[in-house]
Amino acid sequence: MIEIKDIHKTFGENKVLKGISANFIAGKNNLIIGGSGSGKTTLLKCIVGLHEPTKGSVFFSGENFTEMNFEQRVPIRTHIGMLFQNSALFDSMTVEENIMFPLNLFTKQTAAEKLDRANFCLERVNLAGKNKLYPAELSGGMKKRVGIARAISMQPKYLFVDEPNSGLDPKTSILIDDLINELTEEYNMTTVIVTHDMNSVMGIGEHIIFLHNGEKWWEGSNKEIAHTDNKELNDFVFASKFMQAAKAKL
Ligand SMILES: Nc1ncnc2c1ncn2[C@@H]1O[C@H](COP(=O)(O)OP(=O)(O)OP(=O)(O)O)[C@@H](O)[C@H]1O
Repeated sequence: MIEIKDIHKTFGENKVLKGISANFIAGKNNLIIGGSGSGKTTLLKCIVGLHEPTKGSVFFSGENFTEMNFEQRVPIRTHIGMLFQNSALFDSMTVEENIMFPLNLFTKQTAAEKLDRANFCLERVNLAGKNKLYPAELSGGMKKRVGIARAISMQPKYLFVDEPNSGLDPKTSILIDDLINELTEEYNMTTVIVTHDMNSVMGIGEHIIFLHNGEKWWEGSNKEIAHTDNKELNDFVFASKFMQAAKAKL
């Protein structure tokens, strides 16, 4: 489990996060949703240590990550898998080299062991045999799947994903959501996903945190979201006519 307590983040005069506390549950998809500029990505970066919070603490399985120095954080970092926007693959590396990158960085595995693991991860994301392709030769959905394969290469306990569906067609988006969902359950990972995608919210939103102007405005599940009387959340989730019609049938 990941616990965040009273997270604040200020850039200059801009108070982006204003005291956010929440628990992210192991074995579940924990979604962070909210309008553009509400602070979702900033919160994700504060949790993984890409930003230092101005105030507040992040606990990974009870350990205070925020007060640790760089060296002390390394063991926790090895348990973190990340899939950030645009998949962030290295263009000059093949698919296989991209997946082995964290293994080269953090493990002492032999070349054969690393290759075995890369093959296993590729198979797991349905890309067996694509080892020698370069990112430029892949579709957007394939890039995401390679990103996921890399993110799980170290068998992480925690998985962080920023906008997994950006740039994907609806069908591929659902495949990616399903894959993240399956892996979360399979490895009992604490998965935290930043998303705008309402299909994801309704499909895999087991635990949802809604941010509004840098504050946690609502917390609950996709089953509860249709029945909330929180105006800002309703405006956000049911902005489109399609979603309004879907809500009427719930
Ligand atoms: N490194 C930074 N330096 C200064 N300001 C930043 C930085 N990162 C984010 N911000 C500011 O923080 C605010 C929130 O940005 P953030 O990217 O967290 O929002 P978001 O909810 O993820 O938005 P979107 O859905 O559009 O991606 C914005 O006003 C942005 O300008």
